[in-house]
Formats: sequence, structure tokens, C-alpha cells
Amino acid sequence: MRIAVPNKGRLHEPTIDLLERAGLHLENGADRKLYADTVDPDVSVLFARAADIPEYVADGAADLGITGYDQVCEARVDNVEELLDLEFGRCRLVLAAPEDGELETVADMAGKTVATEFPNITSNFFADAGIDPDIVEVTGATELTPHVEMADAIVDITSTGTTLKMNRLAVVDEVLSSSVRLFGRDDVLENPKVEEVRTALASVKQAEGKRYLMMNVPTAKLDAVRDVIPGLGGPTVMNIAGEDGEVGDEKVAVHAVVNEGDVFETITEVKKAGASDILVTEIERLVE
Ligand SMILES: Nc1ncnc2c1ncn2[C@@H]1O[C@H](COP(=O)(O)OP(=O)(O)OP(=O)(O)O)[C@@H](O)[C@H]1O
Ligand SMILES: O=P(O)(O)OC[C@H]1O[C@H](OP(=O)(O)OP(=O)(O)O)[C@H](O)[C@@H]1O
Ligand SMILES: [Mg+2]
Repeated sequence: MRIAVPNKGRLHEPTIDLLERAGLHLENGADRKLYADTVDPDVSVLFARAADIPEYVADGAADLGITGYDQVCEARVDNVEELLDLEFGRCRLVLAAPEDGELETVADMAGKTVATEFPNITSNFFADAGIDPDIVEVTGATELTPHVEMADAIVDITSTGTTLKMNRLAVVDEVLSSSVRLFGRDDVLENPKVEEVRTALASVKQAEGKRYLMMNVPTAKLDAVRDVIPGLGGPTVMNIAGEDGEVGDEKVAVHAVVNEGDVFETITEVKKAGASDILVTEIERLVE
């Protein structure tokens, strides 16, 4: 099983980080190489440009791919299926035009020229809108094209909006909303390794923003403590062995998974309810 991942650019680091946290440690030097092995002898990694990854998966150079949804749409591949939204690399593809110009609606683009790195998505977008502007394909610095009279408007990626603003461009409409996805070629989806990889990556996502809480509670106070521990399934309650190795019945250990945002309040509440020796730890993975 081979996974294609971005070789550089802003998606490279977070993707490698995710694989590592999922337990798929890379081996044999990830640096500047085309391939890397992982600790799992059945899983290897192919490094490719974010834009090429959907094709690589569709053509069989890799079986699974991790890249932006925008790239998957642009590639027009019809034999791959999305397996998981990895929820990073969030951005929007937008139609944008000079702030002080007269192009303010999609319909205004009729008879105009639009520059983009995403010609397929862009022509679909305009076809749906029933207009047919000229589309000029560029490979970068799209935001500059309206200033050098190469184009009247652009379709490009934005996230914070800084680049558009710097180039005095305003959003006319949203074309697509994107984030990084795990996807696979249709003919490998039955392979059990696919589900293993998907579960491993999903478990990292599940654990994000969650904390593990452990505490000791006098048995008599257990109900009161249980009442103030929020959601995510009931807490786990365990007997505690005393110093003599015997299991006592006066105190129990309570463990619970809690949303990060609830930790502060929960600690205050469980303490009030009678808990002691409270420990908070990060969770690496959470398999549901
Ligand atoms: N500003 C951004 N915020 C969030 N995600 C982004 C942003 N820009 C790009 N992305 C996502 O990252 C993907 C790859 O973009 P990136 O800029 O890393 O590569 P690239 O410039 O296309 O690659 P290359 O340098 O190989 O040409 C995009 O397709 C998109 O899904
Ligand atoms: O809304 P913003 O936060 O300003 O982000 C948008 C910019 O981010 C991307 O470029 P990137 O930084 O990846 O540089 P690149 O042109 O080298 O790909 C994209 O092509 C935009 O130019
Ligand atoms: Mg870029």
C-alpha cells in the first residue's frame, strides 16, 4: 500500500506530522527522496506535488493520497473516493476582482478574462453560471495578473485574505471550499490496509482537542463526581489497590475523556464534589 503525500509547500509538514502521530513513522530518510518506508512494512510513502497527487493515485503510482480537496476536484479523476476529511489546509477558492473596478458580480465576468491555477474548476463554475469568460491558466502569483492587464479577474485560493487585500482585490463569489482529504483508488478500497490507515488517521483527529482526566474519589462521593463530568460517554471507574495490595472499597479511580475547553471548569467542579489527586494528560489517539 502506497500513500502519496505532498513533497513540499504548506501541506508537507502537517501531513508528515499527522502520519507520525498516527503511528506511521517514516523511515529511510524522508529528506528529498521520492519514497520513504514506514514502520509498517506494508505501507510506504511517495512524495509528490500537491497538484499531482490525485493523478498519481488514479493512475496507480500510489493507492491512497493526501492532498487538498481543490486539487482532487481540479484533477477530474473519476476512479478515486474520499475516505476522510483531515480538516487542515482549510481554504476557499474564490472569484476576485480589483476592489475599485466595476466587476462586482459573477455575471459581470461575461466577455472578460479570468486567470487561475484551477482552469477545470473555474470553467465548471462559469458553465454552471451560464457565462463563458476567457480562462487563462497560470502556475502561480495569480493575484498579480489583474495588475499587468493579463486578466480582469482571478479564481484563486484564499484563507486569511491577506494576499487578496495586499493586491487590492475583492471577493466576488466563492467557488469552492477546501480542506485536506485522504482518498483512495476504487480498486484498493477492499484492501483491509486501507481501513487500518483510515482508522489510524481518524484516531489522531478524534484525540485533538480532548484531554484525559484521572482522579481519586471516595466511593461515597462517586455519584456527585459523576454528575459534574461532562459528556463523551460515562467515566471509567476502577477500584484502587491499597498499600497492602488489597483492593479497598473506600476510594475509586475515575478516568474520563473531556473536551479541552471543559477541563478548567471540570477540575473545579470535581474537586468541589470530593475528588483528589487530579491528573490531566494529552491523548495521542482515540479509536472509537
Ligand atoms: N493559504 C492557504 N491556506 C490554507 N490552505 C492552502 C493555502 N494555500 C494553499 N492551500 C492548500 O494547499 C494546497 C497546496 O498548496 P501549496 O501552496 O502548498 O502548493 P503549491 O504552491 O501548489 O505547490 P508547488 O510549490 O509544488 O507548486 C492547495 O491546493 C490548497 O489545498
Ligand atoms: O489568504 P491568504 O492567507 O493570504 O492565503 C492565500 C495565498 O496562499 C497561497 O499561496 P502560498 O502562500 O501557498 O504561496 P505560493 O504562491 O508559493 O503557493 C495562495 O496561492 C494565495 O496566494
Ligand atoms: Mg501555494
